[in-house]
Amino acid sequence: MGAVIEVSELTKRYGGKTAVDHLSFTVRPGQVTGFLGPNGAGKSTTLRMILGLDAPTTGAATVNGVPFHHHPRGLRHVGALLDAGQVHGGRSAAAHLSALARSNGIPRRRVDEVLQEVGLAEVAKRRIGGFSLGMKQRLGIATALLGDPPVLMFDEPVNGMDPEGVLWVRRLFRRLAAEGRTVFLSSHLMSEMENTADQLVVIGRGRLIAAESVRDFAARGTRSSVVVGTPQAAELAAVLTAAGASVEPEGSAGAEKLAVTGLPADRIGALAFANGVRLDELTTRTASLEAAFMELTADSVEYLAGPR
Ligand SMILES: Nc1ncnc2c1ncn2[C@@H]1O[C@H](COP(=O)(O)OP(=O)(O)OP(=O)(O)O)[C@@H](O)[C@H]1O
Repeated sequence: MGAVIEVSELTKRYGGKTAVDHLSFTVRPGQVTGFLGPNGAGKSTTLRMILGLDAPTTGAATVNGVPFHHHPRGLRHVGALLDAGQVHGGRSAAAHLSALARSNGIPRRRVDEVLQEVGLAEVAKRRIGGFSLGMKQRLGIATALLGDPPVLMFDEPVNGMDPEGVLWVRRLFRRLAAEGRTVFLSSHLMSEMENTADQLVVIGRGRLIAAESVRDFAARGTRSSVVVGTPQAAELAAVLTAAGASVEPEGSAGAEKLAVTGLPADRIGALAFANGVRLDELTTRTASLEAAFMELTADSVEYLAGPR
């Protein structure tokens, strides 16, 4: 039921600023694909171009081979949540969705179904202006689901949601993908994708950094290290350094440990044994997804905290 989103050499310049820079990737059905990048990386701009809300400077974006604005009755093809705050505050949730259903040729019963689905049925008659950000996000998700579309795109969907909301939305995305839809979610937080996405598209400063499975992405982190506990720390450090590893002391006085990079645990164990060094601990610490993300995007973070 899903459709492929294809972005090809997409570029967007605002004056002298290149927001999106020759970006190419594919988003496939039946999976949740996370769109990750630090703030200002160009995620929203890319989503807007896929939806035909911004024109690319060069390049193209298509949904099922066709530019989005060529799709009649848009909401039935692609459901999107871009900016939850952008709805008319004076209307009720039900009125807002009913108007959209009418203009997209969607049956009225879908309004009640989606309000139920996102947990807003009780407040359907209340003015949107009084909604919390989390409730507005739920309304945005209801809007995206209204046309029962094969393709769904969400820009930072969990912003402002409480932990229960975050869990709910994760389950929803997984279910939508399991139904065969194409689900594309943006976030600047790796932690949000870790439990939700199957595939990742990672960008920094408008350029592609990685497009691969979550598992492959995690394996890229070069910061895997081995933690070694030993009463002969200085001796072992010398042996490991001589064998080409980098060694950093860790732990507290009396319980010193070494964090070793550049040698696997079995080599460290063998070297310790051969040199008569007693080991109390030998633990491989694999780089987390977060670490891989920070490492790979470090050069492309636009706004760094503190002095540069
Ligand atoms: N209309 C615009 N005019 C000028 N510059 C813009 C415009 N829209 C976006 N930009 C710039 O393009 C870059 C990419 O912005 P974009 O909002 O797409 O990033 P993002 O990855 O979605 O970031 P965030 O996570 O902060 O929303 C930023 O440097 C931004 O300042």
